[in-house]
Order: sequence, then C-alpha cells, then structure tokens
Amino acid sequence: MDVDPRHYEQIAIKDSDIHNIVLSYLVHNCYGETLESFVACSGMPEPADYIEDMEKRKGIVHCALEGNSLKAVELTEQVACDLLENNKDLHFDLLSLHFADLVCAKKCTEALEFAQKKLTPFGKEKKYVEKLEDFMALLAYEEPEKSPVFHLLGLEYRQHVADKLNRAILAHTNLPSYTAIERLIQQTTVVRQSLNQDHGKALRILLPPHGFGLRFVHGKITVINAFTSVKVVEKAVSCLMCLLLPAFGEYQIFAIKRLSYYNVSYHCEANSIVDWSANSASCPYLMVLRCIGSLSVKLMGRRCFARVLVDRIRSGLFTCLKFDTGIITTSPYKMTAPFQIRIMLSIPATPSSLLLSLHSGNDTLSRPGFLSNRHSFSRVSKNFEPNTPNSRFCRITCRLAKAKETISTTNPDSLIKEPHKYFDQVIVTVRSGDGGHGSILNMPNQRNNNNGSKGKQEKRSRHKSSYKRDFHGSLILPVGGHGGDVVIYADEGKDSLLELHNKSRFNAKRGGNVDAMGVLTSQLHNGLAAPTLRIPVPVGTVVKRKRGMLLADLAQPGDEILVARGGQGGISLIEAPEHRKKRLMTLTTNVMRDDSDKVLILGQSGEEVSLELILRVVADVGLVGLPNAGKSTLLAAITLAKPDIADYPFTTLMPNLGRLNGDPTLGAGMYSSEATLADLPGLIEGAHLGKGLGRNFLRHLRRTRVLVHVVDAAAEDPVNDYRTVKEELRMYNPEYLERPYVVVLNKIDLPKGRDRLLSLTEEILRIGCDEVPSEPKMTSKDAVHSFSTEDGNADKLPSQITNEDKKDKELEDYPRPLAVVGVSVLKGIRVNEMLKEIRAALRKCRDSHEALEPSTKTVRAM
Ligand SMILES: Nc1nc2c(ncn2[C@@H]2O[C@H](COP(=O)(O)OP(=O)(O)OP(=O)(O)O)[C@@H](O)[C@H]2O)c(=O)[nH]1
Ligand SMILES: [Mg+2]
Repeated sequence: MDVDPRHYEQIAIKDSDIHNIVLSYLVHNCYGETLESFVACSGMPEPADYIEDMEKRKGIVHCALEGNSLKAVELTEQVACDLLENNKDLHFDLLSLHFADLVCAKKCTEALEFAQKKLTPFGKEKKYVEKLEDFMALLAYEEPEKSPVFHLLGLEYRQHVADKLNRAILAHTNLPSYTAIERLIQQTTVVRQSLNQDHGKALRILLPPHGFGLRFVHGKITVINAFTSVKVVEKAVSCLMCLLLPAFGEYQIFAIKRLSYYNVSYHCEANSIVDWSANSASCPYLMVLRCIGSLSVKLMGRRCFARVLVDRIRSGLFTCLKFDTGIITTSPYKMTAPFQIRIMLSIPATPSSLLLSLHSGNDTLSRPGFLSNRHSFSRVSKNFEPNTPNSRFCRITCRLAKAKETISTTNPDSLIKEPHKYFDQVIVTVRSGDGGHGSILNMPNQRNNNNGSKGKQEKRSRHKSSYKRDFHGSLILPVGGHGGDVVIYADEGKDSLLELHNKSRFNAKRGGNVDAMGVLTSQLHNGLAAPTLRIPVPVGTVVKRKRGMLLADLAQPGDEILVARGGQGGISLIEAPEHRKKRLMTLTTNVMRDDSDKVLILGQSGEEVSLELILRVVADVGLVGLPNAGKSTLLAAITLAKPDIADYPFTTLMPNLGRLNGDPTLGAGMYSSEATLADLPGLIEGAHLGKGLGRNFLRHLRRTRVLVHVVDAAAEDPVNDYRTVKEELRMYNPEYLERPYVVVLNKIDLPKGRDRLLSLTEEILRIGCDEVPSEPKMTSKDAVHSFSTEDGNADKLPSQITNEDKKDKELEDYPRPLAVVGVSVLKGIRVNEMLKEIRAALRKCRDSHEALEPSTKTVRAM
C-alpha cells in the first residue's frame, strides 16, 4: 500500500483519541481510582457499565496473583460460568498455579493428591502431558526453586497466567482483550522490524488506524516527523504514566534508564510535554498532573531540564511540585552526587519496557519483585513521602552514570544549548611512562671466536666500536630511556576545565628500550627518554590528590607541577661467559641481581595518580547575593559578559567572568584600573549546609579582593537577605567578611525598592563596626595552608570546623560596607555611581597593598 508520507505531516492528534486510549488502558488493567480521577479531569463520559465488571475482574486477577488461584477459579465461574469450561488452557494454568503454591509451601502430599484429582484429567490430551510432566518434576527436587523448571514458580509465570485470565474475562464481556495502546505498540514494533529487514528498499507502509509515514532518502529510511501512531503512543503513554506515577518506584527508574540511550527525538518530546503546560487551562493532562503532582521531565542529567522545571514551578503552573536543587550538577555529563527527583514522566524506549513500566502500577495490582528479579537496581533507592491532600510524591534517589554521548552527537540541533562554559572541578588520572628496558649484551670478541662467519665478525666489531668507555676505562653501557613525566601547568590560553571533562585520562609515553640486538648508538647511550607530557590548565587551578593533600596552586601563568615522575630506564649488562658466570655470582653481593639479571634490566614502571583539579576563579571583584538579586544583570550591565539572566533562582550555576574597563576619569591611565568581576551563583540560607547550590562555589571568592553584595531592594525583607548572605559567608570563611565590600541595593526602579532606599541604606550601614577593613595579608604559604584547610573541610559541617573567631564574632563585629548604593542595573539607574564605588574599593585595596609591599621588601632585604 503506497501512501505519500507528507499526508501525515499535518495530522493533528485529537485529544479525544488519546482519552479513549488512556481510558481503555485503565479499564483493561482495573485502575479504578485512577480512572475516576482521569474521567473527572478530562471531562470524558464515565464508562459506568464497565465499573462494576471492572471491580469483579480486579478481585479475580488479584486472587490469581496473590497465590489464591482456586478462589480465582471460583470467582471466574461466578462471573462467566462457561469461560473456564471453554478455555481449558486457562483452567489448567490456574489449577497448576495452585499446585505450584502447594509445592512451594512444601505440602508435597497435598500437592500430589491435588494433581491426581484435578490435573491428571487434563493428561488425556497430549498437549497437556508435557506441561504436567514439568509440574510433577517440581516434586522431585528438594529445592524446587533451583530445579530446571523453576520458572513455573516465578512471579513472571503467575503474571502471565493472571494476564491471560484478565484478557479472557474481557473477551467474554465483549471488550477488546488487548488495549488500544498495546495494539499500537505492536504495530510500531512490526514497522520497526520490517524497516530493519527491508532496509535498502524504498518503503512506504500504512497500517491502521493512524498510519505511519516512512521515507526513503539517500539510502536511509527516515521516519518522518508526523509519525502519527508513534505520536499517539507517546502522548497516551505520557498521560498514562503520569496518571500512574505515584505507583511507580523502581520501575520508573527502569524506564528512565532505558530512556537514557533512546532516540534523540525524545528530547523534543520532553519539551513538547512541557509545552502542554503552556495552555494549562485547556489541558486535561496538566490538571491530572496537578492533582497527582507529577510533571514530565526527561532525565538526562542536564541542567537545562532542571531549568525548565524551575521555570514552570515559578510560573505557578505546578503548584504542588517541589524542586530539589540537588539535581544540578557541576559537570555536563555526570551526576556527581545523588540527586532527587520528585517528578518524572517519560516515554519508555521500547515497547517492552513500556509494558513493563505500565504494568507496575499499584493502583490495583502490586507485584513486588516483578522486575527486580531480572534487573538490578543496586544504585537506586527510593522512599515515599506521606501523601498530602493535593499531592502524592514519589521521591526517588538515584545516581545516573552517564548519558550516552550519541545523544549529543547525532543531532546537536535538537539538543538544548548547554549554557555554561565553566566547569570548575574535575578529576583526572595521569600515568607517567614506564622506563625503557635495558638489555643483556654480548661482549664482543669474548666468546665464540671459533665462529667463522664473516658477517658476524663484522657485526661484532661494529658493536665493539659503539661501546664507549669513561675516563677510567670502564665500559659505558646503554640505559633504557626514562619514562615520560607528567606535568600540569597554568596556561593563560585556557579558561575552563571543560576539556578535561571530556578527556580525563592522560598517559605519558614509555622510555625507549635498549636495542635487543646490541646497543644504541653512542649519542643515545642514555636510551630514548620519552617526552614530558604537559597538561595545560587555566590559571588559578589548584591541583590536589584525589581526596588528599594539596599539591600546588597554579596561580600564575607558567606555574607548573610535576605530578607523576616517569620510571627510570633499566640498565644494560654485559653477559659474562659461562665459565666466569658462576664465580661472578658468588662474588657479587648485589641482592637485586637474580639469575637472569632481569631485575636490573627492566625499566621501572611509571606512577599512576588520580588528581582533583579545582579552578578558583581569579577575579578582583566577587558578586554575591541571594538568587534573583540581579548579580548577572549587574555583570552584564558593566562588562561585556553575557551571563544567563532570568527571573528564577539559580539561573547562574557556575561563575561568570567579566572584565571591567579602567576608570575613564584617569585619562590615559584608564586601563591601569582594569579589573575582573566574577558573578557567582546565588546563596541561600543554609547554603553552608549544602542547600541550594551548596557552598562549594564560594571558594571562588578566595581570590577576590573586593566583594559586592547585591541585594534586591524590592524583596520582602532586603536587610534580612543581606544578613543571610553575610551569615553564610561567615560560616564558610569569616575572613571574607573582613574584605572591603560595597552593598548594591538593586531594583530601585520598582516602587517598592525606591521608596525604602533611604531606610534600607541606613539599616545596612548600621550593621558592622568602624574597624578599617584591610586587605587580607596572606603570604603564599598561608594561602596554600588555607586552601588545604578549606578544601579539607569541604565535606564537613561547619559546626565541625573549629574556628574561634566564627563562634565569638557577630556580624556586627565585622567592618561596615565601604558604601551602599541604590541602583537599577536593569534600567541603568545610578550605575555610574556604583562603578565609582567599586573602583574606589579596588583602589583602596591596591593602595593598602602597596603600602604593605615596602615593609615586606625591607624584611626580605634584611
Ligand atoms: N526591575 C528590575 N529587575 C531586575 C533588575 N536587575 C535584575 N532584574 C531582574 O531580576 C531577575 C533576576 O536577575 P539575575 O541577574 O538573573 O539574578 P541573579 O542574582 O544572577 O540570580 P541567580 O543567578 O539565580 O543567582 C531577572 O528577571 C532580571 O531581569 C533591576 O534593576 N530592576
Ligand atoms: Mg545569575
């Protein structure tokens, strides 16, 4: 049947189609409660006729599943008296389930009696004989679970029989025994299979009821955009899954797992599901989502999804959702820490995973262990929160290893842009090269002088000429080449550790071996040393052993550190003539020497180390403040940086840098006061305990000289916000509060901010003391020390950090701000004043620094 696929590009999927599909699925699987809420939300007419039947069916299937198959038989006979009579297969299966239950319960005599009475009559028909034999075999084993016919005791078999029973009853009541969605999936599978078989041929297929559009282009079969059936399936499945969401636990993860390597196009689907929410009023699914508390999100471990979520939550569309910021990761592909998702809805990758997923609803039929028999969830744990009236959350904690990179390469256009170029922490493994091997060499003309071959003689004399002697006359024997060292160095050309995320293993080359035939040429008597492997990192990178000590702080361009030393080359030995060897061995006391001299000859192996590289932004000014205060907007207003700006918290996930031009009032010297600004992610209360984005990014403040506190003057309680940020800084490192800082009261274009400006300024100026702030006087040694303590404590609670100052000092005991300026960075109001204050603070810093310099110089001179 030939059909022009373009016909399908325009087809719109009717909501009523989806509703019917969903409804039939719910009826089929006896999801009563869900059915009711769905009917209420979607405005579908309630299929009242089915409800009563459904309840009965539910009871029967439940009995079959729960190991009460005789009861199931009895109930089935009540509902449909001739069903089992006409369907002997099903009858046999149900009875055999009971038999299996008796065997499991070690009631062998009873089982035997039951089999004789109820099962053996089936043996008259040949097709049951084999089955009967299998069941009887169970009796022969002491541990039937370990017998070859163990599957008869498994949950899967029980499930299979229960499904069969369910379908039979449905068919008996003139309902389709397969749901619409199952049929659609079957069709999709058929089409996919035929695509696989017939690739290479032009292929156009149409299958009822919605049709598939496939196109043959340049030797490839392309599924055209309007792949209607698939769309229908996806939409219906999405809807179903959110209906059944609270029932999902580990199963959902299973589906998600599958998803992680699924087709790129589902990226789009994830978005389109989110798009439904745009017109929430007309979207019944969304209402369902609202009442159940679930939302579609594709779990790719990418921040962009988290962002979509936050956006939706903030716009009030998903009132019952909560967002755990733990989902945010510092690396583009890896979840670095366990994260939590409370919201999930996905389209499983394959029809079978879809069915498995959908089957796992516990609305009526809970089957613990159904999947876990076959799939490992070792990295998944889950816990359920108590249901609240409006929402039922299913919280899942999981760790996702790696999203397939194929997804990012196959169709980059379809991916959402990764907005941040900055990745500030990475673990790399480096290995230095092994040393080259030495060799055991023949001493020419020492043996076999009776060997008459002319060629060999020549060769020997050539070898002889290549031996060198030192001035004592001893032979200089060649040594295996030194293995390559690994050096990490600060390179001005690099601005992020991103590349190291893509390649996290570095191996230096091994040293050259001494030629096995003889020796190296005289120039190479030290063997072939392998080149040093030099790894460039951005200036400001701190190199640590993984979970260990600090090795170096590459703060200046060109700073470098040798992180792994190459192995030494093995030495070469002259083979002693047989008759002298014994004597030599007894004479020598060198314990390293063994019979074959291997120990000395083999090159040393290189070292392998895992290193943690942490980039600390090198900036003069650090912007701090609560999320949404306008830090990124400020950076964009006064520098050429283009950070992401949006009205939801945690838009900024990694620091953004911008360059501040020099002070124009200085004329020709304007460039001299050029400074770098770092816009940091928002801080929230409890950040030091890991809330929000945690506190790790605060390490970037380490190298700043001046802080700018950005406060949203139009917020509820700006002074409290200001105190919160200060408190968090204090908990992280009290020394930050001693740095010169400027407070920027932002958003004064809003009436709320403008009206309170004066009072806010006064209140803020009241917090703190008059002590003249001075720049922290850190020697490089101090700095290294403080880096190591800071990082060493990174995972500990601050309460564990003993710091007397922290305990004793109140916020009021730290210096006041140098200035408080009201601005609107968005509207450009008083930005120049603010710049003036920032520059003044920078100048002040520089002056005090210069004032310090001479004294240090004199100390050195003395
Ligand atoms: N009215 C007004 N809105 C502003 C002003 N400055 C920033 N905004 C808005 O405030 C919102 C947050 O701005 P961002 O610059 O992203 O805030 P942020 O502090 O970087 O936020 P995080 O990155 O989440 O920490 C955006 O919608 C801005 O448009 C301002 O001066 N006036
Ligand atoms: Mg920001």
